[in-house]
Parts: sequence; C-alpha cells; structure tokens
Amino acid sequence: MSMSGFLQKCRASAYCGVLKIRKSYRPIHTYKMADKSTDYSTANGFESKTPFLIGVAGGTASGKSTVCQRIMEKLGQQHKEQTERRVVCISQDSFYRTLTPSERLRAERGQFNFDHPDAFDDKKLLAILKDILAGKKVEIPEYDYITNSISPNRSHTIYPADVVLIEGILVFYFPEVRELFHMKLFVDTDSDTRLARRVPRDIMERGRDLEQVLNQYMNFVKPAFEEFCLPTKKFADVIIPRGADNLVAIDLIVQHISDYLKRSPVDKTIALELGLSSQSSVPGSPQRAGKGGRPH
Ligand SMILES: Nc1ncnc2c1ncn2[C@@H]1O[C@H](COP(=O)(O)OP(=O)(O)O)[C@@H](O)[C@H]1O
Ligand SMILES: Nc1ccn([C@@H]2O[C@H](COP(=O)(O)O)[C@@H](O)[C@H]2O)c(=O)n1
Repeated sequence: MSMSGFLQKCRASAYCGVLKIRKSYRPIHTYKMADKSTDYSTANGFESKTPFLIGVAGGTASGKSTVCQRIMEKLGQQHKEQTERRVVCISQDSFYRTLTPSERLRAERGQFNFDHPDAFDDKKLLAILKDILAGKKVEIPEYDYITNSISPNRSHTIYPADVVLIEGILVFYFPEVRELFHMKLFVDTDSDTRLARRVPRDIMERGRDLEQVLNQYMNFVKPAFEEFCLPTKKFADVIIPRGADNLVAIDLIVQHISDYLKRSPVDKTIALELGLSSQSSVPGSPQRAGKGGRPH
C-alpha cells in the first residue's frame, strides 16, 4: 500500500489517535474558510497551501505595532516560543535599505527622508514575503533606529506560521507587495495624536532630540504621509479608527483570524486523528498537534 493510501486508511480508523507519525506532518492550509465565507485561495496567485498574509498600514505612531501586539495577545500567541507561534508579526522597518555614506550623515542630522518609498528595499521585502508564502523559514533583519541601519549579526527567525502580519507605513504602497496580502488593515489615528505619541517615543526609544524630531516631522514625515501613505488607505479592507483603542475593531479582526485558524483543514485532520479536538491553543480552536515542520 502506498504511503498516502496508508494515511488515508488511518484517517478513517479509530486507531489514528495514537499515530504519532503525523505529529511531524506540516500543516497545509486553504483559505476556503467555510462554504459561505470568502475563498482566499487564489487571492494573490499563490497556491492555497500558504500562510494567510495580513498587511497593516497607517501613519507613523498610529498604533500599527500596538494593534498587531493586541491581536497576538488576544490569540494567545504573544508569549509562545517562536517555533510554536501560529501567528507572527514582521515590521516593514526591517526592510529599510542601506544608506550611502552621505545619506548616513544626513540621517544623523535628521535630514534624510525615511518616509519616502525610496528609503525601503522593496525588492527584498517582496522576496521575503514570497518565501513566507512558499512556506519557508526566513530571517528578518533587526533595524536599529539609533544607527539608522540594520543591526549587524542580528536577525530573528520567522518559522512557517498560519497567519503572518506585516506592519509598516508603506506596506500598501508597492503594488507587487500589496497584491500579496489576503487582508489589508489601515490604522487610522489622527495626526495630532500621532505626533504627540511620536515625539516621546523617538526621544526615549530612538535616541533623538526634540528639535530633530520636530524638524524631521515637518520636513519629511508629514508631507510624505500625505503623499505616499494616506492615499493607500483606499486599498484597505478594514479601516481601524483610533488604533489600539478600538477594541471592537480588534475583536472583529481577532474573531476572523480565529475562525480561519479553527477551519484550517489539516489542523482539524491532525486534531481528529490525535483525539485533540477538545483542546484549544487559540480560543475555541483545535490545538496544533505537531510543530508544523518547525525545528524542535
Ligand atoms: N491606544 C494607545 N494609547 C496610548 N498610547 C499608544 C496607543 N497606541 C500606541 N501608543 C503608543 O504610541 C507609540 C506608537 O505606537 P506604535 O504602536 O509603535 O505605532 P506604529 O507602529 O504605528 O508606529 C508607542 O509609544 C505606543 O506605546
Ligand atoms: N532610521 C529611521 C527609520 C525610520 N524612521 C521613522 O520611522 C517611521 C516608521 O516607523 P513607525 O514605527 O513610526 O511606523 C517613519 O515615519 C520614519 O520617519 C526614523 O525616524 N529613522
């Protein structure tokens, strides 16, 4: 009997609950969430056995990272080991390009435009997203806002997951990147609130002084937001007014992701086979039985 025939037979068998062999089976996902739900399987040209990719755009300090954190927390993912996470988050800031020596000097004085699309290595972002969609493990560089460059020898590994969130000011700007998302969220926080949050954040966390933060904001951040970021709001499927304060919107998104995770067909198969259907890793969902091909 062939291996697939054997597994098929086991699936129908009451003894499958003890078949440990399937613990190392990499989950396969489709986006057909239910008969009446949206069929995401052909949304981005990738075949259906890929992670569900969510883009999260919005102006600086609108709360993109905080919204992603809340989503992760509510899905019980935040404190899991990286290798165990079903939902992971990546920042577009990891894809700022390397500056030339003269650009580096300007950046040190707050005179480089980090809000212009040219500041990003969009080809690298695209390539990484394609690898993620192909189910590959990827290395994400760590960005250092103090040196305005990628931290040498520092990166983090993103293991294959069911849902991947990508947040950044211009994630909907580049058409080829934009087309990869299965769902697009735009965090819409008013500009006064964003500036009031950005000033203390940049001073405390990004090593800037007040004058530099305000000059950069007036010369680059604000005009670039209006020219490049705000026009991408029209591409969003869901707009989240007030960012992380909007608990209703966050709960709706979490519910949608949770439904997707619950309906992940192979998870169901694995859970049924291993008799795990009553245990949940995500509220109300079958627990992932194996580690999805991730290293132990
Ligand atoms: N709803 C909120 N209420 C108060 N402070 C917030 C809220 N959302 C975000 N912040 C703070 O504002 C700053 C920017 O938020 P962050 O989520 O990093 O924004 P973004 O990722 O869009 O740049 C951070 O210091 C964060 O702690
Ligand atoms: N070296 C850098 C790189 C980026 N910025 C600013 O960060 C903003 C994007 O990050 P958010 O978390 O605010 O979305 C963007 O507005 C850049 O101006 C920087 O100041 N220095």
